[in-house]
Amino acid sequence: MSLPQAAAPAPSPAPMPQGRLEVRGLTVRFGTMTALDGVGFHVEPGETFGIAGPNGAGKSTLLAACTGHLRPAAGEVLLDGRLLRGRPHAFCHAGVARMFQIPRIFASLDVRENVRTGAIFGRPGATPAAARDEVERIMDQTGLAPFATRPADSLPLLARKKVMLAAALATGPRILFMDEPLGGLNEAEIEEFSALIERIRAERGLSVVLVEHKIRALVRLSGRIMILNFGKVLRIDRPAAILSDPEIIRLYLGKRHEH
Ligand SMILES: Nc1ncnc2c1ncn2[C@@H]1O[C@H](COP(=O)(O)OP(=O)(O)OP(=O)(O)O)[C@@H](O)[C@H]1O
Repeated sequence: MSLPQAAAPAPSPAPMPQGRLEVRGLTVRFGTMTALDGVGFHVEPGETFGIAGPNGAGKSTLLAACTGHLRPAAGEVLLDGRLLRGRPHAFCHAGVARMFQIPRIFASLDVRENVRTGAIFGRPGATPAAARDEVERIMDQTGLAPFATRPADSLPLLARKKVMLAAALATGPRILFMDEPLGGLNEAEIEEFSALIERIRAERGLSVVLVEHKIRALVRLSGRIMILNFGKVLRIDRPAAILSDPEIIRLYLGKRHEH
């Protein structure tokens, strides 16, 4: 006679994916001009999602609307199923960070203090010891530790970009929006900063949304690329498919962007 089987333990719920972005029907108007027109896409946890398109297509406007710097006329942005709304600090506390095109650092502060501002701004509930440890971890991760006490504005452009990246990471994001992070860098610096972005994404399991005119780097870094045109989604696809579409190359990437 077989013994009654013990009831199988109830399966524990699958862990919630972290850093999944969902953008639905996003529309932004400046007066009578529609800069974004019903834009929708999603970003998988840990994915680098590239955005390209001609000048004026709406790329920066999209980043501003996804990070709370612009209020859309319609549409919504969700992170891990939670609706994002309010001002930029509310987006930041919900796990959204943005790295700007032009270095925005506190010139009067040294490198470590700049990174610490991110931790203070982004994690108001963290204990001082936890915030300090995280700042030091990020300084190591970004290679800034040797420059910790240098005034931030005394550093060359690449190092200032690293300070900005480190300050953004110190806010504790699940998704990082980057607006042309490679702008102004030479070939060797593009290599170095691209590799750093990729390493940090992998190490932290971070989702990244990357607007970039340097198409070679964008293709190398991105899992998928969205082409925006006149405020609308033209195509979302794997880089290889985007690159093999002669119409996209001719019309939307163009000579000006082939760096
Ligand atoms: N604050 C604003 N007021 C009025 N119009 C704006 C404003 N910001 C952007 N625009 C307009 O919205 C459109 C989209 O601009 P946006 O800067 O988002 O494009 P972009 O794709 O980022 O361009 P670029 O590649 O040149 O940075 C453009 O026509 C631009 O002139």
